[in-house]
Amino acid sequence: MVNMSLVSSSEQKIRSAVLGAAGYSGAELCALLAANPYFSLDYAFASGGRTAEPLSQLYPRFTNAIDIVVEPWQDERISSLQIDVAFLALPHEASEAVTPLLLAAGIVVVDLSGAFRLKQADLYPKYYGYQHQHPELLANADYCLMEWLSEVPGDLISVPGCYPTACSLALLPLIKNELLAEHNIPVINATSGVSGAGRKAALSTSFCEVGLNAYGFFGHRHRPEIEQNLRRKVVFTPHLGNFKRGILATSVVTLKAGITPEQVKQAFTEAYQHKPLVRLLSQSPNVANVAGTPYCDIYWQQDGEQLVVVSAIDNLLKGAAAQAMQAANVRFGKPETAGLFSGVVV
Ligand SMILES: NC(=O)C1=CN([C@@H]2O[C@H](COP(=O)(O)OP(=O)(O)OC[C@H]3O[C@@H](n4cnc5c(N)ncnc54)[C@H](OP(=O)(O)O)[C@@H]3O)[C@@H](O)[C@H]2O)C=CC1
Ligand SMILES: CC(=O)N[C@@H](CCC(=O)OP(=O)(O)O)C(=O)O
Repeated sequence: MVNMSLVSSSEQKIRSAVLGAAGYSGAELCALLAANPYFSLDYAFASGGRTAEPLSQLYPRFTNAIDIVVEPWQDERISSLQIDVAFLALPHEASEAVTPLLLAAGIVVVDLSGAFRLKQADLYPKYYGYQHQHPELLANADYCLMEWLSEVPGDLISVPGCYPTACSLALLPLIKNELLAEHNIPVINATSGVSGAGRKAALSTSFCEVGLNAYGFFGHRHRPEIEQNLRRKVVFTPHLGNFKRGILATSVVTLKAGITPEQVKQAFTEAYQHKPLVRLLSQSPNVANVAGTPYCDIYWQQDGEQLVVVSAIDNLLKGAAAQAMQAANVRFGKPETAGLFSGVVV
């Protein structure tokens, strides 16, 4: 544990901008950056159609806590920005368009959208509904599922999707240890709170409409991302639940014959014993216990060859802003969890 008062006040801070700061994940990023002793939050932007407005007016919970004005974005601003890193909490196509401009200006990009997550450009029309305009950047993008990252990322960081974070963290220990039956197709059912759909108004996410429903059968854009991570086909069915934030993912797999509970436990323990943001629980996770935190909680139950793994995250934090902050901390050589616990590093 590092006492933040020990961080030298003369140390040069890493200057940052958040694009999409008026949205849910962008606002969370502003809060994390404001609490991070190594970073300064220098600019916050919304779409070009807005007028400038304090973040605390858009989100009153930041009153007297975060003092930044959210300005309308124009690409022309890039040449005047004095920043080291830009966090993009934008729609996928907007991220894809602005990223090459920021990289050309020497600015590190941490992208929260899906624009650079898939390595195969030909998957974008089917799963995202558009043709990728910068396929040459896909190979250079570092996909930062942080607990499984083996190298310091480069200048284009792609932050994993919320559902893929929850279920990849749950299943990778089993897959890396080759515990799954050879032809097993994991079946993943995951429920997200409504903030997963962003702040914009829509009938399907309005208060009186949301109950509990499945959607995106076989064609959700997170399916190829999960399959890319696990190197295995999956059946992934997302659900929308009537709570604000959090994802609960229940993954069902078949193990190879003879795999013991000790082998399963060892796989999870070895994967996460030195990873402070993954908690292996002895009871089933609850989104209420991770909402507002950067943790991923994991639990499993085995019955012979059948294994159920349950994982829970906050979609806006471990599933978006907190994982982006982790990645930026590592990219700039800072403690990985800086800023994630109200200014205390663990
Ligand atoms: N919500 C979630 O749980 C997660 C979201 N993500 C990803 O993060 C990104 C943002 O999601 P979320 O926070 O939910 O979205 P929101 O809809 O809440 O916010 C989007 C933000 O982007 C701004 N914006 C939209 N179009 C443009 C544009 N062309 N140029 C500049 N700014 C623009 C909006 O501005 P304005 O308000 O002015 O319209 C708004 O500030 C998405 O790519 C999403 O897939 C990733 C993981 C989880
Ligand atoms: C509840 C809800 O609508 N969730 C969104 C996923 C959240 C999100 O924004 O997706 P990324 O993690 O890819 O950025 C969806 O299903 O499209």
